[in-house]
Amino acid sequence: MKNIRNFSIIAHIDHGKSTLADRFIQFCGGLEMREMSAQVLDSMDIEKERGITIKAQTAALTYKARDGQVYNLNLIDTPGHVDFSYEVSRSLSACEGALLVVDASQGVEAQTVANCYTAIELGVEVVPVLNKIDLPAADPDRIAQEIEDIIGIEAVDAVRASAKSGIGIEDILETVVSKIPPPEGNPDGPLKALIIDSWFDNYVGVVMLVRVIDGQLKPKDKIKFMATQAEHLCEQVGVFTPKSVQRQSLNAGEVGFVIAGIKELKSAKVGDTITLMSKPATEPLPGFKEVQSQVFAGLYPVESHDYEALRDALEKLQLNDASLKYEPEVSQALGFGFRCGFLGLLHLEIVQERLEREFDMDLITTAPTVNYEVVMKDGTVEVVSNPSKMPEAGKYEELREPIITATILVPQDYVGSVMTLCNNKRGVQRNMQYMGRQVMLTYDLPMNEVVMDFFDRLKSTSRGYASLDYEFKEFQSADLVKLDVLVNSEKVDALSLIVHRATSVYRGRELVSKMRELIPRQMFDIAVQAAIGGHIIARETVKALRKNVLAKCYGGDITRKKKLLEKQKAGKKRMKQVGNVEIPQEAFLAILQVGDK
Ligand SMILES: Nc1nc2c(ncn2[C@@H]2O[C@H](COP(=O)(O)OP(=O)(O)OP(=O)(O)O)[C@@H](O)[C@H]2O)c(=O)[nH]1
Repeated sequence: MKNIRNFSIIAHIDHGKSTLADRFIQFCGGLEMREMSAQVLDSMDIEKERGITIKAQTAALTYKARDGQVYNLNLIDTPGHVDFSYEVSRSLSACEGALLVVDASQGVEAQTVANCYTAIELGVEVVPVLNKIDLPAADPDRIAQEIEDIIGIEAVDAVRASAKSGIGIEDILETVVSKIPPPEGNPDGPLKALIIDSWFDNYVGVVMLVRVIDGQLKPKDKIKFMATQAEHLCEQVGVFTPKSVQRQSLNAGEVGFVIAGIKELKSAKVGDTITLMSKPATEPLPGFKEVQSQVFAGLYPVESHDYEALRDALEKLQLNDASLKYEPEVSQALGFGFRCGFLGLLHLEIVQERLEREFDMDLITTAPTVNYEVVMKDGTVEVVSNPSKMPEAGKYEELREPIITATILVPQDYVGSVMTLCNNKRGVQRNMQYMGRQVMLTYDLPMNEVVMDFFDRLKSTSRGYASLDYEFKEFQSADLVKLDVLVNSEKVDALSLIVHRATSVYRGRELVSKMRELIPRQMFDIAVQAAIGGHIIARETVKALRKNVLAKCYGGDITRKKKLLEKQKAGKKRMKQVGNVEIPQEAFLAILQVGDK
């Protein structure tokens, strides 16, 4: 065990984690040159395009160090986004060390700070690395100081590297060997293996990535999952180099995969502990948690006959994404669809995109919302995630909304505007700390304000410099009202929103005025109204269309005519007929474009 090093990389999105991981693989000869596709560790197509690591993956590397000894380095990849912080914490708890990779031209960001604190709490050795020193804007000395100021670990001697041009790669590996301690554990004790990640493979079923803490795991062992109590037969174990290579056993201190003929991802939950039936551990490893959906939205097929196809697609996606939740829902306006639960906004976007791209679905998505607790007159508490299902005012005693604690890291110059933004979003300041050139602001914010457009606003008011991390705090009583939208006097349930009373009238007005811009003119006047509890508070009219799109193509150019018709058809794709009015997707999300007062 003394020549094993288990480590992961903590880095903000785009600071170069994947590029660096690829360099390690290349340096340690895990893959032939021709097998190195652009970025090996991000395997999904969308990940490649967006450059975001969604699923943690790993590589077992063999490194001959300068001291002449051969080390087994297990690199555990972690997702870099706040939506996946639970997965990050599980990956980190499987490591003895973590490389903190910071872009030397950008500096430390809130997400990296949060993940570093998690690592430090878990007793993981954090080793700083300054990346991208090849960039002209790189200022490694200043960023090293910043790491010391903000995270409080020594960084003056941090390795200066460039993952892109291959500078400092061997130095980093040397630091991994010298600074990160080898794993500890009892090789002869009862098996305890932590599930770091799990995913569905079409050929072998569920694949689990595990870190063996104590004991040994071999094919043919009868295994038991301590949280779900499920029992299975271990079929295969092995490691990723990053190609999969079978092994005879996985031993204490090692990281590798386990295949046990499991058909459903639900039964192999991240954070669960695997033990042996014949010699079970008495206690599971700490830290297991059921992941909860934080953000909800309705997904509806544009064509109602695609409903079954959408259900199949969601089912298939869930095979590979246990954190995606969905249940059937009926909307008067949109027909049959699903209410889906997501870890966060990015997760929602990814799911939506995969449905459209991989399953070729045309979807209408309703504005994202959160869970509300409704305390009824008889004292019972109901959880409502769909605004149109909210009981009428007067039928309940109290409404509670989720509050998050947000940590924002921002350069001093933008503190004022970020504070104004937080106040507009009903934030309550909890702390403010100067850390070198940066300021760390802590705010309690209503989650429903954050899911709207908080992140985009934060980025624009700070010219992209502010970064955000958040976690759920509690449900809090709030003066909220339901805002309904009527199109030609008919209430469109899919457009209902929950808003704070203080901003409800303003938002109602702005919303209908935005919708007037977004709903295309049709052959008749369309009235768009906003109402609170039956009172109309705003009205706009989309004027009837007089012109025929073909009218201007007088004369004969048939190709031009076809093109126009086609354009019109394509534009129609993401529209939904509500009553006699066609409403485009953008109008369902119009609330996201409504600014603050
Ligand atoms: N100039 C320069 N660019 C780099 C360096 N390392 C990475 N990059 C570039 O920075 C961008 C982001 O790199 P990635 O490795 O994808 O970043 P990441 O941290 O893995 O990002 P996520 O997977 O989204 O978390 C890419 O365009 C890389 O080519 C470096 O040392 N120097």
